[in-house]
Amino acid sequence: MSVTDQAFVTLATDDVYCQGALVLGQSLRNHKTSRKLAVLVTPEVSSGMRSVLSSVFDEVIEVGVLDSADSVHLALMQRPELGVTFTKLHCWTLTHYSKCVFMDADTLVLCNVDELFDREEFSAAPDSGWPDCFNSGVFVFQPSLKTYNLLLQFAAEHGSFDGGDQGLLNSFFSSWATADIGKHLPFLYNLSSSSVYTYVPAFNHFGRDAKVVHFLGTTKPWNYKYNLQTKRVMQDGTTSGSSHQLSFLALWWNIYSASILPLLEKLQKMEEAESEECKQPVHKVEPRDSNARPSEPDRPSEQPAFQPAFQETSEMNEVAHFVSELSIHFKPAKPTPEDERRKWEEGRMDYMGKDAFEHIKKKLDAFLH
Ligand SMILES: O=c1ccn([C@@H]2O[C@H](COP(=O)(O)OP(=O)(O)O[C@H]3O[C@H](CO)[C@@H](O)[C@H](O)[C@H]3O)[C@@H](O)[C@H]2O)c(=O)[nH]1
Ligand SMILES: [Mn+2]
Repeated sequence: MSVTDQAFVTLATDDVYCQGALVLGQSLRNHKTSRKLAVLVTPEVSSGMRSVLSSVFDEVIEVGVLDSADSVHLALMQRPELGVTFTKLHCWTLTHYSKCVFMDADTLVLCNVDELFDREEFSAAPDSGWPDCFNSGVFVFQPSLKTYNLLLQFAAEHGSFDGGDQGLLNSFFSSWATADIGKHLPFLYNLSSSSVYTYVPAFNHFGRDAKVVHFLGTTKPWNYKYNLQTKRVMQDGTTSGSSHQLSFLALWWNIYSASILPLLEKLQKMEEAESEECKQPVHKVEPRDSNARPSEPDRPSEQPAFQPAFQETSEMNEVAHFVSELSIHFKPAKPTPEDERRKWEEGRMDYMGKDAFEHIKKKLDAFLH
């Protein structure tokens, strides 16, 4: 049975987070969801990546960037990059759906979770850091322009106590902690991979029933390296993790290498063929220097574009010369002419920068009058 007026929704504001969105979408497909899959993207997401997204998601929807620009509160979390998570609020505008489940791009489903649609707005699981707050990485909501506008108004008036969407949503849906236990999703629907080692006995006892893993925190699965032969995530000196955490990471990479990489390679071949015609530089997949020291995980840059790069191990297999180590590199790419054209045609405000709240308020006023 397919339910076409309900959807899982995620968000990616750049080509880096798209890698996570793709794995999440694929995990939902693998577990045969009967709901639609929608991804919100912002103008920065390249046209190549949009086409890859559209082979996994039913809908790729462009939205403008909403940024809290609240460096003071974000500094308390040591996550200056998360102001842009206000963009999540756009999910309430998807009124062609009657109900949705939002999932962060750094989550992964381990089984079919369609039963989440039995819940009402606003349902979410406790945050492992402050359990009287919900974590905003997985939540059930009902799209509504009225709610959307109220959220923008609330943001303009009160801001967010953590500078991100989670602080804002917790203040807005403030009765969550006490009003209705039916709106508390079990922690198993948003298992933060880091709490696995902070309460090991609980994980040993309940962990087998985990339904959604959330790679919350600064280091995301795409920042690791993966060994295709052993099917394990490679640890460098800076990486520590329990074996459970490592197996969740390996699962993410399994899906990435089996289902997402072929799509990216297809795109790359097409781009290369096109550039042969137009003689333009493109992203390349290249074997990396096998003697080079593994570097720090690359941080996304201003205009990131994906570059899956194969890295060969130093000990070559004598029988077959094959690629065994995989890591994702992001390097600044020149936007394609298509990207340029799109930005030009849109010619619209991106709600970024220090006047973010002013922009939000303007938008709100436009709606109200
Ligand atoms: O540059 C960015 C940053 C975030 N996102 C999206 O926003 C989500 C939230 O960001 P994430 O890096 O996953 O944050 P967390 O490490 O999970 O941190 C917490 O704090 C965030 C800010 O309040 C909340 O959005 C999260 O749900 C909460 O788990 C991501 O998954 C993406 O879908 C982007 O698309 N681009
Ligand atoms: Mn997250």
